Amino acid sequence: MTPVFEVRNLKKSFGGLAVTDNVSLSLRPGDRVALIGPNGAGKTTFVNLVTGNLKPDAGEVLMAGETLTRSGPAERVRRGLVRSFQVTRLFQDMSPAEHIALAILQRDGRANNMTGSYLDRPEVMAETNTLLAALGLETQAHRKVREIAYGQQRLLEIAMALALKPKVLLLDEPAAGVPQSDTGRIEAALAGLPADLAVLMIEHDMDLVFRFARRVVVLAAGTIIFDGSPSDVTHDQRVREAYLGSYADAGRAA
Ligand SMILES: Nc1ncnc2c1ncn2[C@@H]1O[C@H](COP(=O)(O)OP(=O)(O)OP(=O)(O)O)[C@@H](O)[C@H]1O
Repeated sequence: MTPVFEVRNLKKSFGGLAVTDNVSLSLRPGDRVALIGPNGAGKTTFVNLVTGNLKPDAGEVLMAGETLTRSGPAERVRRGLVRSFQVTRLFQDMSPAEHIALAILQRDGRANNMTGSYLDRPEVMAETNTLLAALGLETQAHRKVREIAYGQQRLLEIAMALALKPKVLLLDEPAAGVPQSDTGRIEAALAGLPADLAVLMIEHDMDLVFRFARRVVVLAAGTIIFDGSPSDVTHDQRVREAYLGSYADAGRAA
């Protein structure tokens, strides 16, 4: 079966430093993969290469076997390769419902020729409500973003990404900055993602990684040093040396 998403031999250097050093990775529908690695390992650079925000020096990015290497970020989103939005890009005075409706209209290429409120469109509103309910945001639907909790803003990022109907979802530290009391909501949202969606999550919170991921990829100094099951990752000598030693030694993982 052709992977839904693949990178082949991706390379990127800044100055003399190889930040992405011949990285190859593929995802199949339904995959739940965590990408982990120490600070400075090159995770953010890798995501930017995948989304088209950075150009690689060499290598390929493919969706369903077709290259996207020379496509810009918008074309990649249109093809189903979606990165979750960032809280910093939300509009503070708009509501969650308005954000999601706008994402739906953008997906359908209708965002630029709207008159009146997009919430007046029954079919858009129905889809918006379904997404809000899926993420447990229905009671917050019409409040201003500035008035809702940070954890709920992060759930809104995921809802907006889902509104774009992704085939592959890149989640950049979905629980970062969320108080412990609210991480359960993020976990529930992740558990409820569509079964056939391929998900690649970057996350530092190892408890979340081990609960979410069925496969773990470890990046260190721009290279993949491990790609395998969560139960094996903590026993891998190179991973222990590079990153996980204290966590594994504490016996918290499988
Ligand atoms: N635009 C750039 N110009 C020069 N060096 C860069 C640039 N972007 C990243 N780097 C360097 O590349 C290396 C990897 O950075 P990157 O942000 O991709 O790592 P990361 O794994 O996401 O780290 P963190 O977990 O701390 O966010 C770092 O040494 C960083 O200083």
